[in-house]
Amino acid sequence: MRFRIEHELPGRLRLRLQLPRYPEVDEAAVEAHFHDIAGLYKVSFSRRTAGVLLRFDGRPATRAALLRCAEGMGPHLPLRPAERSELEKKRRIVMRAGTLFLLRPFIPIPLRPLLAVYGALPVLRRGFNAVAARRFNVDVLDGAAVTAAIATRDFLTVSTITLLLKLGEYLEEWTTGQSRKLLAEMFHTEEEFAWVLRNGAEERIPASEVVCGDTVVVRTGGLIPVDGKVLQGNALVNQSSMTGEPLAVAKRPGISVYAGTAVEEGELQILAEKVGAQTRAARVIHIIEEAERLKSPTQSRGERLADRVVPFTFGLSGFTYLATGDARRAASVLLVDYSCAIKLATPLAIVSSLAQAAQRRVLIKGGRYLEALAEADAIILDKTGTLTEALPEVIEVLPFGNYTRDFILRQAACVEEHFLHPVAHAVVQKAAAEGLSHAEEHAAVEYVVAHGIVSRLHGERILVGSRHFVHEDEKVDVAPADERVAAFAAKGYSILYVAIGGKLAGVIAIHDPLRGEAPEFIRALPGAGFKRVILLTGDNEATAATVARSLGISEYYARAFPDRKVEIVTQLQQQGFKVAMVGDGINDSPALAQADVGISMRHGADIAKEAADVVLMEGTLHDILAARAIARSGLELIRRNYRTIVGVNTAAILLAITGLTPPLFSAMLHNASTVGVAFNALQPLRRARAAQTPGPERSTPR
Ligand SMILES: Nc1ncnc2c1ncn2[C@@H]1O[C@H](COP(=O)(O)OP(=O)(O)OP(=O)(O)O)[C@@H](O)[C@H]1O
Ligand SMILES: [Zn+2]
Repeated sequence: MRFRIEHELPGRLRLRLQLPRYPEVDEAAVEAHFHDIAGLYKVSFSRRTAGVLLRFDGRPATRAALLRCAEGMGPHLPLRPAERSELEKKRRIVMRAGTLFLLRPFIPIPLRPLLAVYGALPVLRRGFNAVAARRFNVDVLDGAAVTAAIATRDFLTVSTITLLLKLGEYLEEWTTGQSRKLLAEMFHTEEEFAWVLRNGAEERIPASEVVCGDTVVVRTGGLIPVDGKVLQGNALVNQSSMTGEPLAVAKRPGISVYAGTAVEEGELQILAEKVGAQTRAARVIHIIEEAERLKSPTQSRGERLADRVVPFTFGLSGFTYLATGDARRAASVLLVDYSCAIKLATPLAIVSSLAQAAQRRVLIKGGRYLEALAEADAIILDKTGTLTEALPEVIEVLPFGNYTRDFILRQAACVEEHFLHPVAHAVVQKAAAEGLSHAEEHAAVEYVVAHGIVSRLHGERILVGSRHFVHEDEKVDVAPADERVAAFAAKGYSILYVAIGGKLAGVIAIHDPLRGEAPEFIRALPGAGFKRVILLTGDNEATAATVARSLGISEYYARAFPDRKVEIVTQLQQQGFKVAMVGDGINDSPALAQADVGISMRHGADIAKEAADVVLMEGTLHDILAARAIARSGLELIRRNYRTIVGVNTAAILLAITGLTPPLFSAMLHNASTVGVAFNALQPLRRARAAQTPGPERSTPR
């Protein structure tokens, strides 16, 4: 857990935990974490500030132990048991304020000011707190406006402002909740698998069936399904989804690993300590929080602008007062403000666009990527698994030397079975279809990304991989196969070489058909605003050329290793393009991360989904264009909202300065326009819900 020391006196430490979102965290559990430390007198954790206050005996050793303890806290803190939801609370508040407002005419006149002021107390308190913290924001403005209204004894205005503000808050909570629900639902239909060691053998089981105490095996490209400790092995683990830190962390026995992080390289055996729902809930929450945190540039600009407008409004109000000596006019100006509308409407538009995309089974990991997706003008497409079916097929297995065909297929399947590469899948499927399961346990298997696989068989090295890997890197003579391979390549097949003990032992020809929708998708790209369309593949030149030609793509790069893929993305970016990269493999994940927006396919390797900013949950390419359309209309909506807000409020300010409109009118106009644009911002969400309602609940078993 990352934290900082906020304040320190002898025997007293105040830490600030860097939690993604505080209110959900269980206070008692956090405090219990420190309980066993000798020398600690008292610990208290505040959910609201994420602060931990520690009182202890003041000894340096105790202090060090406390800090170590804070450090050792996992990023998944236990969540508190569900309370009455925030939404329900807000709803009650609005209902109460609304009822009071409606009953107003029946309330005895002397009581009205009291009730109005009482209702406005939270607004005043927030404004006061903001001033105390020297934050000059919309809370201050709201507070000042209410104060001004009270000062001019305009209590109807006080009640109106309060009611409208509360309604705005409720609306905000409601959308966030709705979008979260949609996003969370989507996660629950995604099945994940894990390899566990049981009775000395590895078994593939649904990740939800892993129990505490299981030993889970995760290899290159895999996602760690549990929280736990490393028992055996070494690996570089990408924890960016957890910590935001892009560099991979080295893990060795005894070190903790967390669910949802990905193994970049290596192999780990992990003792499962937290499994299933525990980690899953935390992960879903985390992903959704990330989505809210990763603001789009337009949104950030809007918010900065909104903040800068606040002092200006104040100035204008003061100026009006000085010029006219009319307090009502000044208050009237104060009551107009752009910032709440911008701050409310923009995130609503973004979150509801994310939800609309989620409803189409496209996961967009944040507003930033929504905007990048809308603005990309170059698109790079990986071949295997992206433009082609995720399920390629073995066409032929040719043995060389003294080996039999079945022996080669069985051995290749045996070393390939743990990897998610499409060719690996094809080989394993073929062996299974022919009943060639393997009896013996093989030695450790190593995946050389974008090359192939190395293992040992009866004391000899067995290699399965590309020509580059087997021939150029490992110096195996593959000439005996050349004639047959040339014939396969002409048909657009991909070739795997198998070598045992330094000698060519077999060749496997794999046909990887194009996705049915690929030609139509490629044709639609220029019309959708992509100026460059590039095919990028680790496969050989001949196969790449065949595919590019059949799709009408003129720009392609073959035999591109992961670094080269990143380079190509970077070059395009240097030429001023905004790059969208679509990929599915481990080999694509660095490029996915480098691109302005990385898009991963459903059947992709876990690490690719992890590195990507957009994940297609249903693997058809058309979803990319659908998501782009959603992104574009979402941003268009934001811009339209800006124009409305600026137009309406500027007019309102002018009217207020000239004294044509009383404060009540300003308050109504300003707040009504805020609620109006917020409602408008929810359009995408309403569309998503409308699309969802017909038919029974979605649970696409795939
Ligand atoms: N698991 C594997 N088993 C055997 N060979 C592999 C494996 N992974 C990769 N290779 C070999 O390395 C080559 C390059 O792999 P890489 O994953 O970079 O690209 P690719 O899947 O061919 O194409 P693309 O980049 O379009 O996804 C493959 O064509 C294949 O020959
Ligand atoms: Zn190499």
